Amino acid sequence: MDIDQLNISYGIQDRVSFETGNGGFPFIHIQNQSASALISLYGGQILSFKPADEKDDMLFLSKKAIYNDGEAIRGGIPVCWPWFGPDPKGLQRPNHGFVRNNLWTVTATTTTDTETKISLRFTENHKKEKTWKQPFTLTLEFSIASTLSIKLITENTGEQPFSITQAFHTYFNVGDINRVQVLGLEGCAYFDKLDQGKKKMQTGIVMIGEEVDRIYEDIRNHLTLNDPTNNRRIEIVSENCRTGVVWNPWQKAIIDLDAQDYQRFVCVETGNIAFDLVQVPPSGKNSFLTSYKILRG
Ligand SMILES: O=P(O)(O)OC[C@H]1O[C@H](O)[C@H](O)[C@@H](O)[C@@H]1O
Repeated sequence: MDIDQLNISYGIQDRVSFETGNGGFPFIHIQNQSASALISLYGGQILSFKPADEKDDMLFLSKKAIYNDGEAIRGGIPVCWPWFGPDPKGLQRPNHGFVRNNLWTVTATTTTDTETKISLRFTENHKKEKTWKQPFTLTLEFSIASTLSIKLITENTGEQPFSITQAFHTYFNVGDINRVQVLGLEGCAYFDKLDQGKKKMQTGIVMIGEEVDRIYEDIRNHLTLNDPTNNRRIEIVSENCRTGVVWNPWQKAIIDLDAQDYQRFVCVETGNIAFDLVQVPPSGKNSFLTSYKILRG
């Protein structure tokens, strides 16, 4: 993608600019009076979001993240689509689908002084033969303001129905994992991926003192991530997301994470996952949305 052309077509003075980022991938820098952000066109992935009055980024991005065609960037908000987790057909296709591992295109940028909107698109032409036979168009809409919000719209442009799972795989930057609390999942059933997928019940608030990998069913549309070390909490509000995931790998070795990184992030993911399959009829649409707002204290 030609950076000069992207700047001519979609750059907005003092607000939106394109540059060649890590791995040679096009990055979008966004800056307005409310917040700043960085989005990679590879993966359609927001890598940084910082409200103007915040010292620390809301998002964790690994210093060891790999920026290579075909691999996923560790951090920010990867988009998992059209499946979450391993290839449901066992065809060795990538974990969490193929849109976090491919380039998206820009379709629109608009701004006011306090809110910038970016729209990206992904169509079925990308490496179609290896991935997915059904024609589709995906649209990803970012709103960068004091609140970050992201909407993913799936359109079935073919003549056969298809079903998907999907998620925003959000990596939150936290001060100390041992003090983090996730509120709003109390009373929800979850599948414990670390205990052969056994179904369990969340009795109190979620705290993390060991490896955690859970898929929560029938979540409420409002979760809170408490981060007392950074003296802040993040309100996570979603629409059309019936499933949530809480993941922290603890001390498990992961090639693109530093040994101590598990102390500095937690993934709280929202979408439609596992048994929460979404059917998209021919010419039909599905969309889900999540927004994130940092509150002090
Ligand atoms: O390493 P990745 O493919 O990005 O997956 C990272 C993690 O994503 C989700 O949170 C899953 O529930 C985990 O089982 C998985 O380990």
